[in-house]
Amino acid sequence: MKPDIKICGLKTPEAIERAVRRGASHIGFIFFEKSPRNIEPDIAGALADAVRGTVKIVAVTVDADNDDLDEIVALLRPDILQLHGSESPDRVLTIKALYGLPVIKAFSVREAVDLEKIDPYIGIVDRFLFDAKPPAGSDLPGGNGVSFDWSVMGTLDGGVDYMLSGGLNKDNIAQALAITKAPGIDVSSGVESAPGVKDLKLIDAFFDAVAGATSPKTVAGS
Ligand SMILES: O=C(O)c1ccccc1N[C@@H]1O[C@H](COP(=O)(O)O)[C@@H](O)[C@H]1O
Repeated sequence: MKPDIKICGLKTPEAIERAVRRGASHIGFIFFEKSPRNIEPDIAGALADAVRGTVKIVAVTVDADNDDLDEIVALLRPDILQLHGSESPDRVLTIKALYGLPVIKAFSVREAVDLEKIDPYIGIVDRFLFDAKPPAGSDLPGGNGVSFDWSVMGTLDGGVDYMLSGGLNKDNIAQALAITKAPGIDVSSGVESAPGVKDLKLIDAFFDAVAGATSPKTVAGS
């Protein structure tokens, strides 16, 4: 089955148009100053207006305070908040009460035991997102273009809804889906020609690779 596909870190109308035309279910805007994908909320809001209602608009934040969230929610009008920091279950509950929006909570994963950290969030968040742990010295909690050992996902309870992320690209997405059967996938660096620069050909190639990995196979002679 085709997974939900989120293209994250978008900054241009061209990349947004291509992602949506190729079938993205979600598009993400990054609100984190240290990121090469950081965008101002008013600019993100204007870009999102072109596709609003045709794709889920996701605001990605990292331990944002209420003032920042107020501005992002007012100007972007996202459908979903992705919390990519170390937000506690209580903080997630507060954010959900304040804004009335679904929350995707990101967790960094290296080994199976890391997946146990989701337990206090079950029933609180709407979806999980599993990303690789940042490399040593990285300024970014996500968007590092590195993968984790996808076989650990086999230890996750089958009822948990999640997006797989971290270093996905046109060359590894088929294997990632074969191993995890992830219900959603999220890519940023893997569709870029340089940090923060989306590449339309790589976006196309990513969607082609997902289609190749998820289309029903015809059996010779049938
Ligand atoms: O992309 C960023 O710069 C970023 C910054 C801060 C928090 C999250 C960020 N991106 C998220 O990281 C993952 C994986 O990205 P990649 O494909 O490995 O580059 C994805 O969930 C983005 O939403």
